[in-house]
Amino acid sequence: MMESGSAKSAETKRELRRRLLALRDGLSAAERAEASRLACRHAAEWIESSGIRSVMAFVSFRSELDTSELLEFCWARGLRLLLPRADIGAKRLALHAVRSRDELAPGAYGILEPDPGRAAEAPDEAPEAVFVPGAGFDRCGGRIGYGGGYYDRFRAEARDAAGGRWIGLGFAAQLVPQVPMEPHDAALDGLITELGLVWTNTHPPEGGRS
Ligand SMILES: Nc1nc2c(c(=O)[nH]1)N(C=O)[C@@H](CNc1ccc(C(=O)N[C@@H](CCC(=O)O)C(=O)O)cc1)CN2
Ligand SMILES: Nc1ncnc2c1ncn2[C@@H]1O[C@H](COP(=O)(O)OP(=O)(O)OP(=O)(O)O)[C@@H](O)[C@H]1O
Repeated sequence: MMESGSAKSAETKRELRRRLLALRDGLSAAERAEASRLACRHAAEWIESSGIRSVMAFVSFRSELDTSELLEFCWARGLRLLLPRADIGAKRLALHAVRSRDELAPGAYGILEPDPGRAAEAPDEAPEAVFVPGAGFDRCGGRIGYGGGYYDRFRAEARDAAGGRWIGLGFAAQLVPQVPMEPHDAALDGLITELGLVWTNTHPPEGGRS
């Protein structure tokens, strides 16, 4: 399906997603493990230095950056850790406060998710930091995911504290010059890779979000 007659040489969002997922799958397990450790360390350092007490993160699947060390850091420091459960029918995320790995169980898409019998849902809670997965990112807050629109919908519900930061978490290899953004796509405030944290400047956190 052609998305636009004016950009026939431009890669469509779907092609970009496919290419970036293949690229991520092509990183070796050792490369991914090492980069994941480094990125989680950068994330932990930022959390510590900013005094943040409540964090929304994700449990990795497929070849995503492995967040295990970030989750362990949150639990070890007694931070409030919120993890999403995907409602496939509504394409929405529900947040649950998770206190240990024992409170996870295989859920939507085979992803480890909060077990609703053990981890209480936190329907009105606004995390101070939201770590976001993705297939690809750019330096201006652009992000492309699996195409479900889960995170865009979630952000449109404004489930973040005033000034809460939305930070992509991925490999440096997932950085592209520009992710094509549509009106519903929410820009990220920052991006953490194995190389460190970079803030994006197109959408300052106190400014308006589209
Ligand atoms: N770790 C993690 N958890 C997450 C996300 C994520 O990206 N990473 N999500 C972020 O949103 C949500 C899950 N989103 C997903 C959306 C689609 C598919 C999926 O398998 N899609 C099919 C293609 C379907 C189609 O053809 O349109 C596939 O890839 O085979 C998987 C997860 C919620 N939890
Ligand atoms: N706030 C919203 N309200 C309703 N529909 C939305 C909203 N945001 C996105 N969508 C729809 O979701 C679909 C997928 O969006 P998009 O391709 O941006 O997903 P993605 O960011 O790659 O996926 P994900 O967030 O699940 O990783 C689109 O069809 C879009 O119209």
